[in-house]
Amino acid sequence: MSELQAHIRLSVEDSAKYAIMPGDPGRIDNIKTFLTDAKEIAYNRELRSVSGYYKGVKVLAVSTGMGGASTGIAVEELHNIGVEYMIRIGSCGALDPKMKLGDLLLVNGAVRDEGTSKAYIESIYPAIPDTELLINVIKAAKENKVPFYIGKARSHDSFYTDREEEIDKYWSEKGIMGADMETAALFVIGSLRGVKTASVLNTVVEYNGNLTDEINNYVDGEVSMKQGESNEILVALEAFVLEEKREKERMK
Ligand SMILES: O=P(O)(O)O[C@H]1O[C@H](CO)[C@@H](O)[C@H]1O
Ligand SMILES: O=c1cc[nH]c(=O)[nH]1
Repeated sequence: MSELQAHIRLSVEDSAKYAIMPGDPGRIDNIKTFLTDAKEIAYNRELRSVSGYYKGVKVLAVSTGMGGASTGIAVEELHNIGVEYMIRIGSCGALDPKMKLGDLLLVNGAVRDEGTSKAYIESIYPAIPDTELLINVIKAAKENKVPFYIGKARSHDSFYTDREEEIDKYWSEKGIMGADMETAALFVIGSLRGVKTASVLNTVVEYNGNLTDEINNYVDGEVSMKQGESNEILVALEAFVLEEKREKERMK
């Protein structure tokens, strides 16, 4: 589809094979520091887009905003312009007491406790990343010696119901490691559209930490969380480079 997409405001001419996708448009500033020839190409609503190169590989950085619904729109429109690989680089609340601020969660499956993915397909359909892309993400995390865990996340739609503590305790006891809002929609819509997806989450609230205080600290630039953010960007970009290498090997 060559037309201008209605929300991301990009068309095929702007496209790249790879997209790195934070929730927060502000996080694009940090991504830009990793790129050469970075160009702001669109900014509509919460969807800010930059194109650039990492180690010679063209990438788009596109923010999704908060929640499955706006993420779903971004995934669909990026797919329409030809993006084939999408890695979310988000923030999460820890549901596992081991996870410390700035630790990464490399998500190998998500609980679909949100509405967007259910609008597409029934809840028994799995929310899982692309296996090869997850392998690249894990390899990149190991090679770059960043602190990480591999595990499941719960994607949710609410932040401030009266039952948040109880809900977190329930999923924590079931072995779910982190909570975010977008991963399940990304995995499910990506799978249905044939897009290869992964999700890397930076811990910004520890289990039993104070949600409001810790997210405020992240926004104010607390060091370990900012380091986690830089680590997740590096891991995602390195995973794309590994994918390019794998593809070249396959073509030989
Ligand atoms: O920091 P991002 O990537 O937006 O991710 C997390 O932060 C937001 C809530 O504070 C939600 O979007 C949640 O998924
Ligand atoms: O519980 C939490 C904490 C941070 N971010 C989320 O999306 N959920």
